[in-house]
Amino acid sequence: MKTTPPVVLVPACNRVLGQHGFHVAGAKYVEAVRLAGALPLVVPDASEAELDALLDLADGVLLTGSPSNVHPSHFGEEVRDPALPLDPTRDAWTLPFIPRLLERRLPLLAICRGAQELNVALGGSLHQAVHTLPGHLDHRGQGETAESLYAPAHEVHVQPGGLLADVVREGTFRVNSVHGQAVHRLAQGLRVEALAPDGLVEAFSWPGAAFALGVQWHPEWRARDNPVSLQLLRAFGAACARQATHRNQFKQRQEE
Ligand SMILES: N[C@@H](CCC(=O)NCCCC(=O)O)C(=O)O
Repeated sequence: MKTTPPVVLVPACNRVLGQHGFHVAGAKYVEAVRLAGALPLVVPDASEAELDALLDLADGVLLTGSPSNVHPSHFGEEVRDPALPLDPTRDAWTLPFIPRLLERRLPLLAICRGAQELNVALGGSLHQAVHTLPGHLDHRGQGETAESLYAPAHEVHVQPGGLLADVVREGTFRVNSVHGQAVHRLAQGLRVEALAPDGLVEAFSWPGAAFALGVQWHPEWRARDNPVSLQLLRAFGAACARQATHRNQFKQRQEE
């Protein structure tokens, strides 16, 4: 029997190149989905009426990082630094999409901006400039080249008993760090999974699904060379594969 890999939706970012708008997704995120054993499907944007049709196709969702910030109006604040990029097109559909995908208990891996988006979609708020907060590290990447920006920057301490502890089986490991914003108020219903040495929330889960995890670092960067990233991606891929089995069984029953 022919087996098809699970389908993972990857919501795109939006850019203007020359005189035209483009939907773009970072290649490293698309590759990470493949590394997880799934078929990546980049979604440009979606209207409210299209959300359920997209969810019917999906066995999982990966929310990518991005240079853009979630618009702070979504957590009741004004833009603090107008020089920083925003992506209202992405916000407009991913924020309503997230509760819908969680309702279906679809596997979700949310990375950096994606994790921030997950928190805001469920009613949480963000620090707009972590590096200005007393007692906090500067979590923005250092250096000019990608190698230095995505180099390991600090440790994270995994909270015992949760999804991350179950997947990585290491209490402490080092992560890269390429963000100016971060979780301020964690949305109700989310569980802290890891903390930075300055107390910043580095990972959190939504316990209603088998695998719904937000991480503030970038496991997709050089994932093949990083045992923790591989463990994370494989666990996400396995959850998507289980979801695909359920989806196919459901489809078969409907066709009988
Ligand atoms: N802009 C937000 C989110 C940070 C983030 O996702 N960084 C990734 C940058 C590009 C990439 O690697 O995809 C913030 O500053 O907190």
